[in-house]
Amino acid sequence: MRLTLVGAGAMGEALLTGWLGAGHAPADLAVVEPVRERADAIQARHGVRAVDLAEAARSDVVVLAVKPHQIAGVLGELAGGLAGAAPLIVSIAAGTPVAQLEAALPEGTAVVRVMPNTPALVGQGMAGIVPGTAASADQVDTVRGLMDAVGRSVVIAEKQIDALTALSGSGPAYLFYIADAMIEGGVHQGLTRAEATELVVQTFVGSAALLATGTPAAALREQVTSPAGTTAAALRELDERGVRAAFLAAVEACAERGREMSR
Ligand SMILES: NC(=O)C1=CN([C@@H]2O[C@H](COP(=O)(O)OP(=O)(O)OC[C@H]3O[C@@H](n4cnc5c(N)ncnc54)[C@H](O)[C@@H]3O)[C@@H](O)[C@H]2O)C=CC1
Ligand SMILES: O=C(O)[C@@H]1CCC=N1
Repeated sequence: MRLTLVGAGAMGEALLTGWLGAGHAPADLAVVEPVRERADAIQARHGVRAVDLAEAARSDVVVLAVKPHQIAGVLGELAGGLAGAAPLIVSIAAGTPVAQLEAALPEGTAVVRVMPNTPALVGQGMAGIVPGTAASADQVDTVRGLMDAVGRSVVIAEKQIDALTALSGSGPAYLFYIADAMIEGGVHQGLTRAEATELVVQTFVGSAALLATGTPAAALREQVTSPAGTTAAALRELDERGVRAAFLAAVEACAERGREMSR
């Protein structure tokens, strides 16, 4: 399968790295990236070819990983090159509905909308997949295969994608934000930054592994919280400072921004 990634930025490169790590051959992957230094760096790091959109149109799968406001321009240019070629078009752009993608492409073009996340870079991604109206079951399976190669995926209805974005799409940033703040807290307590970083990173890795056993998050939190102990003192601060409410509001704001971008 020949796949061309259009837009080799943060998320595009994370997917590319994940696919190469999962065994996709560099010869089967290409990128369209107009920023010359970026394209050169991608070629040097990953050994994949840089091509133009006309050549991308002759791939089996085209993954659009440009910013949402750049999608319309890319689709317009790509549509012109699609005569005689019918690649599967995958878009990872936030807030860009299937109907908008399909309207910009020749009728009957197979489109799949995906919301991935950056842990795909290390094979631990989480992706939501929304099949377009002309995408066959085999084409949806192809996209699932691509996303499962770099983590896990779920097929969802488009009405759920803003909620999914607010958890798994943007979620890594919330966790990095917490990690960064915890490291700062450790430095305030007299640890070196390196010591605090090692402690926090392994605590995230271990806690994620525990969560992945399926034990509910609330039960895991209770197991750490000894009566009248240290954790209870910390969690009381978080509650008093409205951190739980802040997370509810953050998830809501993220989903609402996705809905706003879709309009
Ligand atoms: N960063 C993330 O964690 C996630 C991003 N996304 C989506 O992925 C898309 C890309 O986001 P980022 O990677 O964060 O942005 P980015 O700005 O890092 O990457 C965009 C890339 O597209 C390139 N580009 C611009 N115009 C182009 C064109 N006409 N043809 C080809 N390439 C072009 C840019 O030079 C840049 O390298 C967005 O639509 C975003 O909503 C989705 C899920 C997660
Ligand atoms: O911040 C954004 O808009 C993109 C979409 C999900 C994660 N990053």
